[in-house]
Amino acid sequence: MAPHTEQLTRPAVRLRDLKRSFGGRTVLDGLDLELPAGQFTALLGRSGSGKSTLLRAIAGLDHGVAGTGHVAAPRRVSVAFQDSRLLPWRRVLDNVVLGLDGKGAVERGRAALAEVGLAGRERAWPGELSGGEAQRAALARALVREPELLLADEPFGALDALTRIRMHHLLRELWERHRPSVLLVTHDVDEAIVLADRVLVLERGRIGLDLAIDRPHPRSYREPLLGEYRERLLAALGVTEDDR
Ligand SMILES: Nc1ncnc2c1ncn2[C@@H]1O[C@H](COP(=O)(O)OP(=O)(O)OP(=O)(O)O)[C@@H](O)[C@H]1O
Repeated sequence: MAPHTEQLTRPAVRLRDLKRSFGGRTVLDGLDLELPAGQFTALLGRSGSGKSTLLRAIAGLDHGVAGTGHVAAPRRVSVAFQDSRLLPWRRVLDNVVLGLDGKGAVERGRAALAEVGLAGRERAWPGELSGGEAQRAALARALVREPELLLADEPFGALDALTRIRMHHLLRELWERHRPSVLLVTHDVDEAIVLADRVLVLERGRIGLDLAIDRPHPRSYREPLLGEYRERLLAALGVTEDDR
């Protein structure tokens, strides 16, 4: 059975018995998952555990190869990656509105750029942006499509620590304003705990741990109560005291 993407009008993800192998190596092994509408979820997992594979399956980018299972995802999905994937030969605003139809697209693009703090940079070339600014532009490009679901694959992975913290605030703020479902893939346990209301750990092709982070926002890295979540997640990732 080929993976089946069902177009829903309501923003929720439902995965049933998702399986994906590459050359005989099973990466997703009968994975079940539901993401309620408007929830901010982070996905952790060891390197090679299949996080990006899962994201691609949800995004509907994984049609080409054999697999089984069932994917139900919303109609409007935006994806953000570690690199901004801006087209270098188009100005920032053109990148943001690329492929958008209709009157008002440019105005919406400008508004999205203002929302991410890039007002005035509309006519800049991507090569003139810093890494953080490029990721802001990528967020604007994702937002302007009014996604019901935002899939983000380590969007801050290449940024320095300070810029990353600023981007955390921005992403959470944007989420609070627009309330898409978010699935954020990250290697960073602290990033997951500070940003998300639910953290999943992918393990042996399935969701090995599903942890609700029941703490108010904004959260700080230094909040002692987050330590308990950190310990549980690090244990699920197989990180021992000796590794730290
Ligand atoms: N197109 C592909 N062809 C062959 N193997 C693939 C392909 N895509 C992914 N894989 C393999 O599937 C496994 C999971 O890869 P994936 O990129 O999903 O892991 P990940 O958890 O996102 O890893 P990382 O945290 O290192 O980015 C890896 O062993 C990878 O080599």
